[in-house]
Amino acid sequence: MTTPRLWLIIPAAGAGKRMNSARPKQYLSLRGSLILDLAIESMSDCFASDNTALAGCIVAISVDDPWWCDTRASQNDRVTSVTGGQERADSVLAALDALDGQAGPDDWVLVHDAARPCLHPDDLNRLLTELKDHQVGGLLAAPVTDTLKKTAAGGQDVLETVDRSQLWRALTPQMFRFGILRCALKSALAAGLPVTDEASAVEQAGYFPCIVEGRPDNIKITVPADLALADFVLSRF
Ligand SMILES: Nc1ccn([C@@H]2O[C@H](COP(=O)(O)OP(=O)(O)OP(=O)(O)O)[C@@H](O)[C@H]2O)c(=O)n1
Ligand SMILES: C[C@](O)(CO)[C@H](O)COP(=O)(O)O
Repeated sequence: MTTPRLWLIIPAAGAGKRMNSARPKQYLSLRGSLILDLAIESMSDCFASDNTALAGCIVAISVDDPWWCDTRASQNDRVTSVTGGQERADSVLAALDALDGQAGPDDWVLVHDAARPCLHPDDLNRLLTELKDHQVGGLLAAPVTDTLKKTAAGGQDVLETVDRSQLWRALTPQMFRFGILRCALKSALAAGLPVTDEASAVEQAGYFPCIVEGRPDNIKITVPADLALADFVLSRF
């Protein structure tokens, strides 16, 4: 049996509307680097010269992206770009489709948000180690530690307190077998099902992704306040 190769997919085609910034958040600067570069370089162990498992890295960027050419990643010969889609899931599927004919069904695909520069190498290595023999794959996730309240849609009156004992916050990277992920994502999108992460498509296909506990500081840069938090987190790596 051939050794499964490893493909990285970086969804980076979002508009970053919630950041309300002059350019998409993945192209904002943090500690002197572009957030997209920090997110890709957080996976540097995968790019290590002795890591022969890495087959390639595909970054999904928007069709009118003028910033990609200014990134360090665009100068890396192991990184290629594809045009992303309307939603995150469309961008990930575009990258998967670009691997058609290159990736084998049992190859691993790691999907990591360009908006997550705070991935700690220990979490990446734990994900790779714990899932290396898994037949489907899984994701980094952090336990919910706050009390959770539920309101009516658009309302502010608390309807109930939600039991958090079995709840997790999904993070990235999410790591799945290429064949399973591509088929699951195509099916979910074709059915118009809500897919905000790779695991939800795989779940809808009837599989049970495996959770690997990750650090809660692997934050997704989403709103302006996240920038200072990410700067602090990275200062402590
Ligand atoms: N059509 C899209 C939408 C999002 N993403 C990427 O998916 C990641 C996580 O998505 P999110 O935080 O929702 O980013 P945006 O969609 O850009 O944010 P917003 O909803 O505030 O516009 C980001 O790296 C973003 O660039 C993508 O590749 N293609
Ligand atoms: C994939 C993800 O990072 C998991 O938490 C998250 O869902 C992506 O952000 P979005 O706002 O849902 O697109």
